Amino acid sequence: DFGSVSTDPEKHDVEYLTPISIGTPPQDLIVDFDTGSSDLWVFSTEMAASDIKGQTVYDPSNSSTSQILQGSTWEITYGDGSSSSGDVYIDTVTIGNLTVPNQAVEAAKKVSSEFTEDPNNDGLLGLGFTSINTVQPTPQNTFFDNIKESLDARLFTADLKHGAPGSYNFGYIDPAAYIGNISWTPVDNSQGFWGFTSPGYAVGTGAFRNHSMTGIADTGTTLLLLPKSVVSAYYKEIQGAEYDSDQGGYVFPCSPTPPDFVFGVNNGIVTVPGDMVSYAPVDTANQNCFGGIQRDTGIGFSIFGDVALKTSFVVFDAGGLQLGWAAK
Ligand SMILES: N#Cc1c(N)n[nH]c1N1CCCC1
Repeated sequence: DFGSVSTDPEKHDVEYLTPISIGTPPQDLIVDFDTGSSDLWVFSTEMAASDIKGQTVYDPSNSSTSQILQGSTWEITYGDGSSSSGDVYIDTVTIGNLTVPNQAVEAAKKVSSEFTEDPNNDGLLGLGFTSINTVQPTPQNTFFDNIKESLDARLFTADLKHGAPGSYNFGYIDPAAYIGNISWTPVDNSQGFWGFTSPGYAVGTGAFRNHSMTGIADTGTTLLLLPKSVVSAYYKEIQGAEYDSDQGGYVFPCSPTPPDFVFGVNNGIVTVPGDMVSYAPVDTANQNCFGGIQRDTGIGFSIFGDVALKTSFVVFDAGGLQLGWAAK
């Protein structure tokens, strides 16, 4: 078995939103597929009306196949401080043409303002490892963990694009989706993430610098967050770039286009084109841009978020416990 679903970027590629269906008859919601977390939670009819501003909500009482998971609750806080919590139903969930009949669907009772203020996002679908699922007393499987035995290959691929629809494929590697070879690197899932270590980096056409960067491949984080020393080495090459504490990161003149950023994956490389490093203008005159590469200070590891992922075709291989990166 295998499947595919389209994923669309919000403005500035801040997040990628993907359609799923829950229940009988199917309730269609649009959620954020997040390889950096492992809960499938959705806005629901159990929330206060004041916390819902435009989102589509899951109504378990309108699904003939929903069953409450008695006594179970969940609560999650993300690295950016956003959070949500609620109770749990078992119901049928379909992504593309793939269906899990007994998927744990975490219905929100509360969400923080970041989620309320994001009208197009109806929830999250975690694609991290089940070990960090927050359901108590018994953690629940992710959609991928529930479906992976029935897939032709125990993997999914992320093909995120800059300002254009991309796709998540389950169970197969589409040879038409990438060019050249896939660079494979082993995954450390001991913290529940798709963790790996990049051997180093280069700035523009400069020499490759050996510098281990241990981090996670995280579709739920917008930017590429790297060690302070690597980030300052990169911005040193941009005339007028500076760390702006008001903006909370490096800012630089939107033109000329900044240099490419290259990072290693095993014996291959991934190139973030300079025009993808300019994340978004910080002023109405569009003179200065906020950088897509920023420090990973305080996190404890680097985060290869959408700025890194959208340059590549990325294979999340649970069978081989490895990540594959290819150009496209
Ligand atoms: N912060 C953060 C974060 C992350 N590292 N992965 N996914 C995240 N979020 C998903 C929804 C809000 C934040």
